[in-house]
Amino acid sequence: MSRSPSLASSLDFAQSSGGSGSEEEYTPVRRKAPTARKAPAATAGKKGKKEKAAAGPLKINLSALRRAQAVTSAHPAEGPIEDDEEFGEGEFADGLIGARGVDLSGLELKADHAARPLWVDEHGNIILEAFAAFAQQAQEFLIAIAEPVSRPSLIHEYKISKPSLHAAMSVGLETKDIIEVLSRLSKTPLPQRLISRIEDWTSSYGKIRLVLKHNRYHLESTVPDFLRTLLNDEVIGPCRIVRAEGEETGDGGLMRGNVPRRDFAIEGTDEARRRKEGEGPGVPQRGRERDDVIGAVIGIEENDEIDEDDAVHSFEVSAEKMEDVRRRCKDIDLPALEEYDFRNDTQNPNLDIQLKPMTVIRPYQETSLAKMFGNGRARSGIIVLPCGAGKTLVGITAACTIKKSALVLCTSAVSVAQWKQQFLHFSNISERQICTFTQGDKEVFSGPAGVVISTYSMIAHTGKRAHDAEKVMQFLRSREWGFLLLDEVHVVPAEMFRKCVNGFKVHAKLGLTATLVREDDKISDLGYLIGPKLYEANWMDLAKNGHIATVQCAEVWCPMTPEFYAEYLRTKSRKRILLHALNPNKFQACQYLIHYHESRGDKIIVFSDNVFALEAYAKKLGKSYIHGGTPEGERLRILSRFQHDPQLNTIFLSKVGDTSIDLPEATCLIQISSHFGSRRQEAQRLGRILRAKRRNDDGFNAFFYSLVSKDTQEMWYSSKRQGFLIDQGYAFKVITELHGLDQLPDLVFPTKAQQISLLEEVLNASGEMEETADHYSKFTGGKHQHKASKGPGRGLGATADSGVQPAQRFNARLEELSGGHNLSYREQNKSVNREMLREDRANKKNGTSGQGGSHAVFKKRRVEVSAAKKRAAEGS
Ligand SMILES: Nc1ncnc2c1ncn2[C@@H]1O[C@H](COP(=O)(O)OP(=O)(O)OP(=O)(O)O)[C@@H](O)[C@H]1O
Repeated sequence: MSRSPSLASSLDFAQSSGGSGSEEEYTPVRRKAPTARKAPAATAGKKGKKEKAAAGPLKINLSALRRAQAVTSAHPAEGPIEDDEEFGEGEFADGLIGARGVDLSGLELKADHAARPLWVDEHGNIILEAFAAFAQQAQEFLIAIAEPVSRPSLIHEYKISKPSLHAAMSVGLETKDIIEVLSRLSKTPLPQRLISRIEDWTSSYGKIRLVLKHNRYHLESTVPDFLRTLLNDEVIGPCRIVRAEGEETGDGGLMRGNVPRRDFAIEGTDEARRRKEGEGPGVPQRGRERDDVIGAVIGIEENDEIDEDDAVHSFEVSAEKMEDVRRRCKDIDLPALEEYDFRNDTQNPNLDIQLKPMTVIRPYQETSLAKMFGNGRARSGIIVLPCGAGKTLVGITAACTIKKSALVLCTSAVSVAQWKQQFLHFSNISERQICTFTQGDKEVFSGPAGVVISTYSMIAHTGKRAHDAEKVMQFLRSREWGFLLLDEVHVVPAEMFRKCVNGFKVHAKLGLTATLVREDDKISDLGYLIGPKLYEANWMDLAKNGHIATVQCAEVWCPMTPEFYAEYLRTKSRKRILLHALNPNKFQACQYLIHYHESRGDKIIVFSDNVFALEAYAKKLGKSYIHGGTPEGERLRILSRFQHDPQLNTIFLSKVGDTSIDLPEATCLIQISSHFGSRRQEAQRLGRILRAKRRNDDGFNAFFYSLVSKDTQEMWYSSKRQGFLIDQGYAFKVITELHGLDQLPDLVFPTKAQQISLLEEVLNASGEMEETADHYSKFTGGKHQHKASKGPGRGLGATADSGVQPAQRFNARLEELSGGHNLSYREQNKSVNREMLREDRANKKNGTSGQGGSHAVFKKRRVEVSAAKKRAAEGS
């Protein structure tokens, strides 16, 4: 059957009324008469550049547009924003017509182009006019077939790639649907090259399935030629297992034929509730009507009819070689589909688990799950939802839908405890059916089926295990798991992740994340280790609907004081980090913002990666603080007071609070020092206020401030860090002046002498103080931290079995660490660490080390600073 006609008929552009009026406000092209003609070539908002651009190809560079949007929007509450301070007209226009832009030259415009929302080039770059007619439907379609690159308010950028097309196929789209819908939505005829690519990239998808039957993996296909190709392949061929006659088991009816229609309801939906109440199926699920236009194509109800005649051919492959098989299948363009027909699995015992009647999943949670269960089976893949949007409940609902034994892996013992608590809260699972496997708890469930929650590091541990831990591991390895749930898939070191995914016999895998960015280049590995991205929510849509808080983001530029800046320019070592973190002007800005927001009734979290700075700020401003070395009791006491005590409205947190901290009371974040340019960390920190309890109050806004010392490396890292959030549609305002700061009572460091005294402290700080939180707590609170980390509910973040490795020093360029080059994670490299240690020792021997302030340059600098301080004191 074909799904296209319904879509085709519903997208009648010729009769549509055209784009909204706002289209003219963003005018990426200069339009002439609405007849077919060459695509226009100018986009710039400024006169001269427009003309210049008209001569050449149209290349739209959205990052410049985003930055321009970010700096030109006003922020009346906190201070003036200097329009165009960084982006003069020239730069703005240059950015739009940039080298990396989308080349639309030479394309004919359709006569009714104004009514169509997309620009598509031959490389698969797509620009969506988010204000145009059909933009909403186009968005839903694009999210299924392409990668969202950037989604600010007016123009969105997507990119079609091989994995994105495979993901589209995995949710039931067909090649001709993709081409036809894309063509209908595009303002220009689709370039032939792109059509060929789409045909080429999708031609072999879904032809091969990887199926787990009776604890054995099989590659299956209805086309014998494909299986022959695999058998003859140099990598896959040797992975085949041939068993003696009679040894082969039947397949229990799994994975036969084509895809059946979905005749069940996802737990927690209205449909499921109606079925349970005996009203029976047939009532449209939420969103079905909404999908009328494009949903028929990307939706879940129109799957192929079952063709029982399709004979399935298969051969068994070694379970130990699964990763090689998966990777090779991907490399030779025969990606192996992994789907689990859980309802027909009679081999694995059912788990009696369902959502409690009071649990209602939200529309976007339902949509994401529909992508997973759309054809009645569980597709393996990744669901991307913003921080605080309720990924936990999505995972729990998936487990309740599959109703087989489930293994849940998360990053820390704290998360393990939270997952267990949420399972018990949202579902009817009993205590004896759910257990945790951490350093502190080594339980297994009783009964034939259950849920086990553990950490990646517990599972991936390769050293000798204690007897009881080994017993649990044997239990986990010996059985088939219906469902493997992988939390925070983007953070786990790749090798650890591999061990976890490959070490178990699993039918369906679901990865959950908020930020599909990693600091290594292993992001594409997730595609074959878990499966394609099934769904990615739009942060702004969720904020608009009140599911996450609306956040005002601002970067506050704090000029360095002359003394700090002079020192900063002289210093080449990591001491620079302390200098820009403890810049007295930043100190004062922080004090001002705390004062301002506390008086508004906000609850504030101040983040600092550098623990020396964290302690210095918190002590000076008289606030409570938590870092890796804070004892558990103290931590819980502070957090509880923050939640309930109106006298405690501000806490300082080191990076141990980036994740696994659920404080819905928090409404304001101030970041004073951060880990280079990590986009992921920035998003996770923002996530702490996205769940603000007051998010649905009338006119409520949460606030996110990044304090940046002006003209230092912080500015570069700050803009790097914002990349991910800007791509999600957040605009960062730049605040260069905080009105009334100088009238603040008890302003810290008001005199030059006090500022110089602070500078002296900074210069006297030992080398360890320059390190970020984990490093620092290793030196100062490390032992403490390990002691405090026994059992669930321990320290906030890096714990003995947290999966978040204790940080170590390693060698890399800062831009790589920062998330530049699209990286946001790098694995530890022991040999580099050793090399650095040797370097350190050699430096010490030669007297060239800056560590411990023993270097001659520092001694000299301190003498100078003392003299300056003396002069200032005499002067005052
Ligand atoms: N459908 C729902 N009904 C009621 N509460 C919900 C629902 N979905 C999520 N929540 C609540 O929203 C809060 C945030 O959910 P959760 O902790 O799962 O977010 P998350 O996406 O995992 O965030 P992070 O990535 O920051 O860990 C929790 O308190 C959770 O109970």
